[in-house]
Amino acid sequence: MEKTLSVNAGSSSLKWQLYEMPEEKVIAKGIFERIGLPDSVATAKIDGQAHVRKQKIVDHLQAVLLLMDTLIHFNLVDDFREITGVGHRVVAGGEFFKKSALVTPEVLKQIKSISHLAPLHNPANAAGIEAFLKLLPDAVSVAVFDTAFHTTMPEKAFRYPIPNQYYEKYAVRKYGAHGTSHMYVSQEAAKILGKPVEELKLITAHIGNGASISAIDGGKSVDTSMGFTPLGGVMMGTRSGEMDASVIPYLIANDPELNDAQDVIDMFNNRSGIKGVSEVTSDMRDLQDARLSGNKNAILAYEMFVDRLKKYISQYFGVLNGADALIFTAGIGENDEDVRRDVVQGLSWFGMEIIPELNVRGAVGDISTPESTVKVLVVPTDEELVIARDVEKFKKELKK
Ligand SMILES: Nc1ncnc2c1ncn2[C@@H]1O[C@H](COP(=O)(O)OP(=O)(O)O)[C@@H](O)[C@H]1O
Ligand SMILES: CC(=O)OP(=O)(O)O
Ligand SMILES: [Mg+2]
Repeated sequence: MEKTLSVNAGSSSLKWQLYEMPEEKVIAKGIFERIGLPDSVATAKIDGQAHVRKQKIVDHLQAVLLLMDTLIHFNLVDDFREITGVGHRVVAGGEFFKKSALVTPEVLKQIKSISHLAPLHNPANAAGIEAFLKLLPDAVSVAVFDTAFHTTMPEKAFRYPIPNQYYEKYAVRKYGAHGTSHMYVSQEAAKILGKPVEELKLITAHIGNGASISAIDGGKSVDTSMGFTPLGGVMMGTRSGEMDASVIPYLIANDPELNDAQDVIDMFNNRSGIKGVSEVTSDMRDLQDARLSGNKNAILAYEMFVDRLKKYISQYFGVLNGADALIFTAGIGENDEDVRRDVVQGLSWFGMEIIPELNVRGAVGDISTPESTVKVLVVPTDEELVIARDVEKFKKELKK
């Protein structure tokens, strides 16, 4: 039996799924969560049973090694050669990659060369690819880029209003991220709405540790909140989201611990967002506990988080000149009913209303009232499936 493995390294997690292809049957799946945080945890789901192990996971490379152990430990493979395809999520593809690519030494070099476009992700993605190349040298290895789906953005949306030379010489522009997720949930939403995606205007809110909002017109991304790197847009677990760049030289001049632009950017990427404001956690589950127990910083962090989501979603009503549906997905979007409620109530003017009884944890599908002129959907994302499908395409091509 041929097996395909999908590897999705996020900023705080590494998710994996082992498939029997082309049947798309999930043999096993798992997640290494809270990577780099004090209480990381590994979960594997096999034959409907969850195996949870609390253990220190310091970085993504360790997660890859643990994944290999898991495959052997649970007899998911007798021999690694049964895995004939491995697909890797790669966050930044820059201007090189408009679609998925077969991993070659050249492709790997290019992925590394654009690490500046996703400093929290591409190095981990490349490390994952390299680890599996060593372990499974004969498997078809495919890189699936977050940025690919956003290559349909019109120039007016992806360009920054700075002198043209910086785009022409250095490709400084908006690339976006989470593309496989925005694509997948928009297509699933069309099924739920019973209309072809080509006829729909959708706003997708991928809210995980990293978060981005997209405007999707007729199935194509026309705008998205992340920018040159995944630092742009809404507030996130550890990232500030959009900032006025003037803060950078001002802090360098005044704060003794911030010596150069890189120090400030590292602070925006790793010590900001929910973590920086709450001073408690970067994780929404912990933030909710702190907020509900009355922690003032946690309350403010939550309010700011919802505020930024509302602002970007409103923008995209403008970009699309109205929308048929708002779609929530990813760790927070799928699971956190408070965030969904507060965002939707705060945007009720746009014609959105949800049924409180349907807005529960684990809700899937349409949660809006019949009167709601903009539908509100919860659609679990499945980046791993999109990745496995792309691997399958390459496998077929290579067999021809
Ligand atoms: N049951 C839940 N309630 C609220 N938030 C949750 C829940 N489960 C996961 N999350 C949040 O989802 C976020 C992680 O989302 P995820 O999409 O897995 O992130 P990433 O892919 O960026 O690593 C964390 O903030 C986590 O707290
Ligand atoms: C691009 C990005 O932020 O990804 P993630 O949400 O998986 O960290
Ligand atoms: Mg993610």
